Amino acid sequence: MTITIGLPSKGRMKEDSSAILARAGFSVVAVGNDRSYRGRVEGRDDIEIAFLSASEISREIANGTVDFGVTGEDLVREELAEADARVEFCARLGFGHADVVVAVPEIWLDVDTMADLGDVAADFRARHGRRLTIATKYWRLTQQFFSGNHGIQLYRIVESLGATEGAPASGSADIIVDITSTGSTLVANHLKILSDGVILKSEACLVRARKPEHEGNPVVAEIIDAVRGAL
Ligand SMILES: Nc1ncnc2c1ncn2[C@@H]1O[C@H](COP(=O)(O)OP(=O)(O)OP(=O)(O)O)[C@@H](O)[C@H]1O
Ligand SMILES: O=P(O)(O)OC[C@H]1O[C@H](OP(=O)(O)OP(=O)(O)O)[C@H](O)[C@@H]1O
Repeated sequence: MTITIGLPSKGRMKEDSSAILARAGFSVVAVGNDRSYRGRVEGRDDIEIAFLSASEISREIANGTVDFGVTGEDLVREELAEADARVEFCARLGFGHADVVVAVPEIWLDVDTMADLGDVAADFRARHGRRLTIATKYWRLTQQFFSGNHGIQLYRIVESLGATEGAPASGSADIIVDITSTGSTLVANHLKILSDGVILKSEACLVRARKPEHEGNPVVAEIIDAVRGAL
């Protein structure tokens, strides 16, 4: 059985992902030309590389078309319900750090916690004639956090595919759920993170799709051990 590893072919995780595999002793080379989406590991016929974007990798791990992938924990947990049952987070790789957070306008002086936000959401329709709206591309994480963890049910998610932090100022949503790393985009948009509003502290991970055929497969164990040993 050939083991397939999904590696970011572009974007912010590309260089670090290839570097960690190289340190683990797997030297990745493209098959064909530089623009090829397939690769291989020098000297290994039992490992294939699929070059994909970080978000595609989380999708392919979810549907089992790759065995392993290097991608952000946020993308995997957003893609998959019950992520821990379906995948194994084998190693946290120390790059691609980003926090998924709940942020509200700085001028909401009385709102500092999720409990405060729950009060706002409960009153929102009476005050404004509509539900509190949240701009995000993290639908699943937002619903789990608001409804599951905090019992907040009265809100509406509006999908945002870019410039999420601009939504409150433009009027397309009241608050946001998005990732932040330095925090400067939030500051520039006059938003503040709630004190208990960190949904997930994400970073790049080596992730394995849990498949029965991995049991006892020495190559699977070798990849996990080698990457852990390279950290
Ligand atoms: N400042 C940041 N902004 C966005 N993502 C970041 C940031 N820092 C780390 N990340 C992480 O990088 C990953 C997203 O990487 P990237 O944007 O390259 O992938 P992608 O979403 O697949 O790309 P694309 O949007 O081009 O398809 C996520 O796991 C995210 O948490
Ligand atoms: O906390 P900060 O360091 O300001 O980073 C956070 C911002 O960076 C990302 O956007 P980016 O402009 O990288 O584009 P993307 O959404 O297409 O990844 C992300 O969506 C946030 O908007």
